[in-house]
Amino acid sequence: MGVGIEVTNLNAWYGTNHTLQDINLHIPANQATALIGPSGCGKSTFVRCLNRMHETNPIARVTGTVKMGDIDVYADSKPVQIRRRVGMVFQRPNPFPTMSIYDNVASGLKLNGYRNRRVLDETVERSLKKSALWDEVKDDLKKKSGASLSGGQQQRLCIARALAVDPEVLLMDEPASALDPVSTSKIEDLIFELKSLYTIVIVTHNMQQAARVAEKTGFFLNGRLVEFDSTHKIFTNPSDKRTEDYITGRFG
Ligand SMILES: Nc1ncnc2c1ncn2[C@@H]1O[C@H](COP(=O)(O)OP(=O)(O)OP(=O)(O)O)[C@@H](O)[C@H]1O
Repeated sequence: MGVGIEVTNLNAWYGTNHTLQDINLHIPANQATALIGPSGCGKSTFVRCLNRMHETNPIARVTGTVKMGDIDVYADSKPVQIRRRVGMVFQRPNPFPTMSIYDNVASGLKLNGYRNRRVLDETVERSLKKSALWDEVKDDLKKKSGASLSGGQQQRLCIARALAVDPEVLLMDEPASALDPVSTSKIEDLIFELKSLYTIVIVTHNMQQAARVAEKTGFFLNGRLVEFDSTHKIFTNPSDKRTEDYITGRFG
């Protein structure tokens, strides 16, 4: 099951660039939350702060609190423990190119020491079913490499790989922006299915996509969260003039 995420006074820097400023929001469990805003406003940095990836950059710094369920992400746990609870999917599908489809999905479990063949088989099948890829690859699991799949299939493979370690949160940073419309619609259908099981945060430039998949939407501008509300409110009756200007295409 998913968990809620409580972000309090989050600030982030790259060197002297104060990239995120005083971000406060509550991301509800088992819903999809979309983050929108013009290029460079800090959306990717924000999601990278949720799973402690931001700090992997030597010039990066973070202050503030992120609570994921009962866990204080920065105080209570190591980055590697957090990344097990939080799956991440990036803009460009990044399967391990030389590994088979099966090994791509099983990689996280194997890294965590799982060796039992039956457990691995079951997890690979379950994860590929959840990511709506099973029917397309079930006969080639060990014969084909991850890199031999189409872009849309590779992205669903990456989603299966993220789900295999049983996370509570799924972060998706523009997961469909490199895909064709048919693959994009499959990813959107998938987000719809998956949110009953996971808390999903999706960065997107595509406002129709945000409106289609997300219950809540946050609008970022210049490192600040300008507005956070139900997606319906953001797109029909935003409280802030800057949100209205952005969603009506007057800037950005
Ligand atoms: N690795 C990095 N090193 C230094 N500065 C960075 C780095 N990554 C991002 N930044 C800076 O941080 C700010 C926010 O970038 P970020 O990628 O979070 O924005 P974004 O809203 O996700 O943009 P986009 O929609 O174009 O992906 C920008 O000013 C960017 O130049």
